[in-house]
Amino acid sequence: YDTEEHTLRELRIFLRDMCKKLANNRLFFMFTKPVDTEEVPDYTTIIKKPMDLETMMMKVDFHKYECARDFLNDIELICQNALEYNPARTSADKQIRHRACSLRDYAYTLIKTEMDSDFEDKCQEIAKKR
Ligand SMILES: CC(=O)c1csc(NC(=O)C2C[NH2+]C2)n1
Repeated sequence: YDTEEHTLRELRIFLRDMCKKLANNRLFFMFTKPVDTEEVPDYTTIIKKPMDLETMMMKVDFHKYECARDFLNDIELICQNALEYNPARTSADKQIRHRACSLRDYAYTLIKTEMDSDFEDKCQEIAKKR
């Protein structure tokens, strides 16, 4: 019955759908799983807070997100990490930077257009009290 739990459950359902839509877009495949430190040994020496869409899906299931803003903060982290790790003028680095910015803009737009703004306000109110 607890309406706060109903609200947070609805948020988790919405955020799982967001994760799925982002992870299913082939443009974002390099952001779908943690960077393999075997293949890319210097990654964790440069990037202190790795993040990826599979980890975000697990965080949804572990009730780590109390509002969409917390979810977008992790999307922002994925994007910033990619910009930091791929600064070069090479086409490979430019392509990854472009896709990181596309991921960020697509996630913000999806949430802005598909999420009721006072639903997010309600989630943030609940988060404040906890
Ligand atoms: C997730 C992420 O940002 C990532 C995975 S591999 C990679 N970059 C490269 O493999 C090289 C292209 N210049 C370095 N960036």
